[in-house]
Amino acid sequence: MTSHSTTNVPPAHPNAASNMTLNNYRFPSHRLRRQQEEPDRIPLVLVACGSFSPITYLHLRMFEMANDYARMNTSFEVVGGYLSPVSDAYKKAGLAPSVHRVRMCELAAEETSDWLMVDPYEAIQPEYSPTAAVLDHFEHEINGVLGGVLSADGQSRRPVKIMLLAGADLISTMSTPGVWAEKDLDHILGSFGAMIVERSGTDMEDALANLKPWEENIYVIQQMIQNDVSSTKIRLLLKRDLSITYLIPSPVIDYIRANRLYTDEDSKSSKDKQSASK
Ligand SMILES: Nc1ncnc2c1ncn2[C@@H]1O[C@H](COP(=O)(O)OP(=O)(O)OP(=O)(O)O)[C@@H](O)[C@H]1O
Ligand SMILES: NC(=O)c1ccc[n+]([C@@H]2O[C@H](COP(=O)(O)O)[C@@H](O)[C@H]2O)c1
Repeated sequence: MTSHSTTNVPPAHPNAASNMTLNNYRFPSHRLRRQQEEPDRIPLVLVACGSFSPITYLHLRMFEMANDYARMNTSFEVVGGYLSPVSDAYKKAGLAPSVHRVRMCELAAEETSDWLMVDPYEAIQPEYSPTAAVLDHFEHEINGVLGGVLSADGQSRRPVKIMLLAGADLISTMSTPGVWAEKDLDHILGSFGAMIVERSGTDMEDALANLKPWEENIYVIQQMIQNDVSSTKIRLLLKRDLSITYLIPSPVIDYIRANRLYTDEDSKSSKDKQSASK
């Protein structure tokens, strides 16, 4: 018994993020709000960097929680949200090829949200891009190329604040020696800032202990409804041939099944590919 057909995966639009390469890349801005609605707020774009192998409902929920948090507790107005899947060069265990991860993020964003976008820039690079460089890319595209957004009264253009959106486990790695360059930390947390969603298994106080110099730029978001889903657990369920329905968006489930991702054969073939390429 299955509640998902493997044949109803919609084809990607020719201009979709998942069809972009280094040769035809264009910064996606179709859902970026180009004019503010509220005059006294600072326009904000949220960028979540990660593996997204595969994307889960929690990855999507992070944006909703951050949007609520920004509206209720800060003077920011969220004008856009981007998922930035990491390049294959990251070589983390369980990382499906980037073309699939970008398409899964795109399906999730297009089918479940009216404001989230996927930027394939990082994913299509042959080299790994540190997160500081990814945020610089957003700064360049949104404030440099697009010139920020129009103010609510339409009389002036305003620069957009770019911020990293991440889970507490990611921020806790910032205190682990050797994982982040000191100058990158200062750039990310000093110049940009971060919204951090608490995650079970990570003590927020410990995670932030070494990040005191930047605490004014770090916004901590509590999950009112704890959701402990992770991509690792999804991959595990798939390997055991167990259902993942209601854990990740159904078009993503259809896509995984149609492309036979995260099966034992899939991991075997990627290991074979790795050893063949050595
Ligand atoms: N359940 C969760 N609660 C809070 N943050 C989360 C949760 N799942 C993912 N995140 C955050 O989403 C971002 C992208 O994470 P990533 O793609 O590495 O997901 P993951 O589920 O942690 O993956 P994996 O299980 O493969 O390590 C990270 O900042 C991570 O902290
Ligand atoms: N030095 C860095 O810029 C740095 C270090 C660790 C993780 N990251 C980023 O964090 C994200 C999540 O990484 P993990 O899936 O390993 O938790 C990825 O996008 C990765 O690029 C960046």
